[in-house]
Amino acid sequence: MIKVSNLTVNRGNKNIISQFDYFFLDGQFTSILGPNGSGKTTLLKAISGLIPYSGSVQVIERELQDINIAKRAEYMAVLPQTTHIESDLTVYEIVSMGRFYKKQQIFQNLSKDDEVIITEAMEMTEVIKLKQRSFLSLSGGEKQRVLLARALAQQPKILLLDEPTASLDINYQIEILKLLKKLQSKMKITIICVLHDIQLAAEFSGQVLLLNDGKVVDFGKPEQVINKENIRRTFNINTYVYWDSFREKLTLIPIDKEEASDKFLGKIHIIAGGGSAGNILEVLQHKKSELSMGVINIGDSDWHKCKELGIKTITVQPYTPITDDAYKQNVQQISAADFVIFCHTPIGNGNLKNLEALKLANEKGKTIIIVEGEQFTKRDFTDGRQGSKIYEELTKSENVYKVKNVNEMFNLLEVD
Ligand SMILES: Nc1ncnc2c1ncn2[C@@H]1O[C@H](COP(=O)(O)OP(=O)(O)OP(=O)(O)O)[C@@H](O)[C@H]1O
Repeated sequence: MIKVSNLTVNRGNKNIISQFDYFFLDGQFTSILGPNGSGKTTLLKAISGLIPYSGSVQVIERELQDINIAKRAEYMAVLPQTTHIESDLTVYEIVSMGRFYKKQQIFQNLSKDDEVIITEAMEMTEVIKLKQRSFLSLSGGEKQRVLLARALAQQPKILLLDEPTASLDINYQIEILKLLKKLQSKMKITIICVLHDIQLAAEFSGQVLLLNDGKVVDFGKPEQVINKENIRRTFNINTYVYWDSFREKLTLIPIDKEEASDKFLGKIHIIAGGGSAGNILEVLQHKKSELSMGVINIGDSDWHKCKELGIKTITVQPYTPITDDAYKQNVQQISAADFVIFCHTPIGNGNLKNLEALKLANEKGKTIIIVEGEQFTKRDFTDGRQGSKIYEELTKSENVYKVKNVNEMFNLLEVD
């Protein structure tokens, strides 16, 4: 555990961190989030023992300042935001440095075990193929991964990282965060990581610490800490924050002031079921629109959501097929709508009439947005061939737009 008590850090004449108290529990992955200049790097440097501070930082139940550098390196590896390596060393040599804290002389006395550890670190960060390249010739993202490999070669129990994804493309950002999560979950390494991407922090870390002006705004599990109010207090920005049930991820959409304008999106009819519309309803509720849903079974989770949000529904009783009357009402509602959103839900004989209503709407030239969801391929039409045939025809129509999730749908609505 890293126990930080009453930590105060001054830089120049300025107080950056004041009276910070926090326990970083063993084996947890904590992300530190906050606006530029909020003190994240300063906090991380203090916890790494790289800058002077007052108060206390205890690692392995000892005061950090009393632990000598070699001993610290046995426990702790640090990946700083910027590293000034000017010497023309190879990638292999840089990563090997992770083993030298135990040696008297660098580049000598590497054991077979050291070699194995170095190779593993290079493999984990996918820099093994760059092994003989000059570090200085690498791209920013490649350098970042090599430095992470060097930190891993230390085999630390605590890994402190300052924006490790900063110069990485989105694939490597995800790869590195996956790797960190694996190190935490499989090897029980304590990870403290400054990040800028709130969504990635929510996805990969177990704890989030929100910092503003050198003070803790909130900390805890991502789903508790990352909410509209905390994000506004910390970053001074309005957002939609919701759980995307298709992607099974906490999702955050920033709203700039222009976007929050009073533009009326129109009358929107939604066909959904089994929770496939949950977040869409919430997001659309923030916009000016007139929503309706049908045909939906009473008791379905989307029906509950509509009740909660006061959205008009066309219903049938639980576990009963769509009646002719409900079908007619649905067709009427669709005719009155400016466009229809179909949140893909398994189609069986009981709700095939919803697809037929969509088919009719399409024939009348109505705009239809199909939100397939990431899980679409796993879902099926259980009515035999008819549902999938209608669906296939629909997707060929020029009035039908297919999107994967609410974000894509939202972009589409904004464009339109
Ligand atoms: N050596 C220093 N001397 C004076 N001021 C400093 C020093 N180091 C940092 N600061 C100031 O402390 C504040 C916090 O800086 P810090 O780098 O910790 O912020 P940060 O949250 O990591 O920002 P960013 O997201 O931009 O990296 C900033 O206003 C910065 O200018």
